Amino acid sequence: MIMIEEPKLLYEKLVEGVKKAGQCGRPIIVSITSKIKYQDPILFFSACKDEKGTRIFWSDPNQELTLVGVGSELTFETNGTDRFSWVEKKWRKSLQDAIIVQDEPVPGTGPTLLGGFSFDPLKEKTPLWKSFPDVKMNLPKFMLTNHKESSWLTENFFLKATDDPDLITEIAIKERENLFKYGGNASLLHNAYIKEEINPQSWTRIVREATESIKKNELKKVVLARELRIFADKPFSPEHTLSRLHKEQPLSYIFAFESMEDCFIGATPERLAKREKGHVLFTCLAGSMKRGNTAKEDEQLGNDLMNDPKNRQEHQFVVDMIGEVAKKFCKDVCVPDGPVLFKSRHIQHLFTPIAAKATDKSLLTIIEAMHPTPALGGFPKNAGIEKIRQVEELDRGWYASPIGWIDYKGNGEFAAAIRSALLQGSEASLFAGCGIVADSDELSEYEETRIKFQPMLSVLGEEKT
Ligand SMILES: C=C(O[C@@H]1C=C(C(=O)O)C=C[C@H]1O)C(=O)O
Ligand SMILES: [Mg+2]
Repeated sequence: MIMIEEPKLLYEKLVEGVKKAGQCGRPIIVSITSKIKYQDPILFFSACKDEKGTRIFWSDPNQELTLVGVGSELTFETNGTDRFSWVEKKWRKSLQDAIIVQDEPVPGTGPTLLGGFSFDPLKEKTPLWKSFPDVKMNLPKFMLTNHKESSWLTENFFLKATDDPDLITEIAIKERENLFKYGGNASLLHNAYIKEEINPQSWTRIVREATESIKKNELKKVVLARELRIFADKPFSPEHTLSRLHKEQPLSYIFAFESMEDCFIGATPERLAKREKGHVLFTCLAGSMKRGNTAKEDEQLGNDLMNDPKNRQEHQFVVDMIGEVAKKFCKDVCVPDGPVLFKSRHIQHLFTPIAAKATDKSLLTIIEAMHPTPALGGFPKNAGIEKIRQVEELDRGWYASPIGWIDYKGNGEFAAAIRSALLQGSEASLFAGCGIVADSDELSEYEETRIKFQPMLSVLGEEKT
């Protein structure tokens, strides 16, 4: 057993919460955070099998911060275009009069929402993403926060005036006991799958047509994606996939969002924005090249990428747009003169970090203004979204969209959900896209998407031949 706060304190706070809910005439959040012995986050995720369908996993590069949410005490979900401000208003309102107990104000502890958004609320929806609305942000029942080597457990209650503190205390104590019952390792069995590329020929044709529109100056850049569907011999395991991603993609954000029967999972290198204690960090990531087989070849390919005008142009649209958002919503914005290389196991990218100081503008306001950046949508923004809506033959759902978390103090981080897969039992859809500019060649872009599928294909199992 791990030490969590005294049942007496829990009971007192629940009594206080129920009373306050009565006074305010609406439900009240009570949130209690305790420091606990270090817990392995993937084991914790696996142990909470009973909460399958509500589990959320998030870790940042190098696993400085990991959040695992289980159960849902309060969920904000809706369809429609004003979802960012909608969720922000709901969250602020729910936090009014909240009773929050914590000793250390560590970012990502206390009441925290985890979740994400769809790419384009106006694109026609298909059954593929039926479990993922245009926004779904969840206040988990329990949340494990790991910050470097330390762990905290946050317990959330959304209390009504009619709730019974005795009963809720009793249930909470029982639930806690079950939380850390680790039953062996996640399944280590590999899946074998066959893969089906969805409309590859029409994708290359659409890319070629897009370059023609760009040459006619209808727009300057558009990111076009395609889908792979894979069929396996047994159901995919989110916990197994997470532990493989953790080993193979340590420099990426590793995420899993379960919703009903499905799980959207991946390892993205692309931060959108992070807000922590008055600082805001942005990442511009666009422009891609395969990795070399030897150190020398890899260095040569990296140099080629750094000096390639087409990739530099793809990248610059992103730096210009994110730089503008940063200047509009933050202060003391610092944009480096040029990009550096970001290398992961299968691919290398051009990378420009932007740092700024926060103003009173919230993280969600910033994310709304950014989405979609020219790394995921296009440039100009609206022309890019329109083009994708018209020509892309897939339902992006949450692919290439903001996913992440915000705590009650306004700290938080969102990344772009690329290098990802939607697991549906023993089937999965994978997505990959490329920034198309005037000089794009459709076969090279096709090859680029092939490489971008590798991080997920390699952790989901082996291809049956
Ligand atoms: C859209 C994706 O990746 C984006 C497109 C890139 C490019 O075209 O060079 C590079 C990184 C990402 O911003 C994807 O991986 O699906
Ligand atoms: Mg590219």
